Amino acid sequence: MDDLYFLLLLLLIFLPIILFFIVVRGPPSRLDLKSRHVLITGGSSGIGLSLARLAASEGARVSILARNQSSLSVAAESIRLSTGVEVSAFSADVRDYDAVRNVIEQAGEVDVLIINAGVFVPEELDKQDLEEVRKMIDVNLMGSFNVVKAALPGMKRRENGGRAPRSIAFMSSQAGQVGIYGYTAYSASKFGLRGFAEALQQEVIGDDIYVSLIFPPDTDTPGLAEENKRKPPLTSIIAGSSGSMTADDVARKTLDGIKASRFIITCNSMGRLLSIAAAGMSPQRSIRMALIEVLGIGMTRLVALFVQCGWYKSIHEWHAVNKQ
Ligand SMILES: NC(=O)C1=CN([C@@H]2O[C@H](COP(=O)(O)OP(=O)(O)OC[C@H]3O[C@@H](n4cnc5c(N)ncnc54)[C@H](OP(=O)(O)O)[C@@H]3O)[C@@H](O)[C@H]2O)C=CC1
Ligand SMILES: CCCCCCCCCCCCCCCC(=O)[C@@H](N)CO
Repeated sequence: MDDLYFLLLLLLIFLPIILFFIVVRGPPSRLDLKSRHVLITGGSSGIGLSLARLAASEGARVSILARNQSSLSVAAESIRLSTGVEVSAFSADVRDYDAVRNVIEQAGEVDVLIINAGVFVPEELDKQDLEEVRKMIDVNLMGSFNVVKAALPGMKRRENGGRAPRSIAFMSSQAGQVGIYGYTAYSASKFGLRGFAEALQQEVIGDDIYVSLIFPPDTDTPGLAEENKRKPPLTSIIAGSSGSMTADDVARKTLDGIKASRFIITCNSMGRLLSIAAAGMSPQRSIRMALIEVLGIGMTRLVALFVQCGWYKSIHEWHAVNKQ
């Protein structure tokens, strides 16, 4: 009888572990960037430029896409000087589907598509122009649809020696995991990318295409310098909770995550906590991360409540000082 209880106890302990290994399958074979075609939107500045330089230095064939022709040329020249690699530069506005389709036609089949072009203008909705709201949604969300839609048929094709796996990666933001004061439109556009990416992953898994979402904190780029000129102080305080990173560090994390086919790619320690608290129903291909999520989700929710409490305290204090 004792033996039976002992067996039952063992089963109770090991069954969840066995089930766990059945539901989390582990990542597919690693994606090697060497001589594969990486197309990066917004590749002429900031994170996109760092990504282009890093991918080129790892032996990828790199194409960059942005609007301004002269910044594209400057970017391509700076990559050539630092790596000796020639990248192809294409001018198009991601809001213009036909223009994007033309670029993809010229650039050729894409192995790794990095959707990074994005705009961000922080302001309280009450003050913000609807035109600016529309621009963020159009570039960050609709623009991403245009690029994926244009590249997908080529990415699914496997003749001409196309190799698996392939990757579609979206540059979101930690403001795409938690809403932040001053970012109503921006957060909405980046949260939108998450729904897009989760649904898309189900649609393209059969073609061995792996989808990723990258969640950087504030990152030192020309875009951030521009943004800082008009950031509401509360936005700086709240977004400051996660510190800041260099574009090169974000690019490194991004490419490492893409090579390991991670769905959620985090960039710093706050980002890792945030991603556990916000895991939701996202796919998880890393057995280690799945375990950490299962064990850590309750505690990180508690930490998240404390952090929120601190943010609301700052907001109330701000109102108390600025509204007499
Ligand atoms: N910097 C930060 O703090 C953070 C940034 N991110 C995200 O990372 C991405 C890159 O940001 P960052 O490097 O700071 O940006 P930058 O402003 O430094 O660069 C933006 C790039 O996107 C291009 N771009 C902008 N609008 C369009 C458009 N309509 N069509 C095509 N290309 C366009 C720009 O070129 P051009 O203007 O010539 O078109 C440029 O190459 C964005 O999606 C941003 O939301 C996420 C978290 C933090
Ligand atoms: C479990 C609890 C964890 C708590 C930590 C949460 C910290 C979140 C801070 C969010 C920072 C958002 C920065 C947005 C940067 C950005 O996208 C703009 N610069 C525009 O580009």
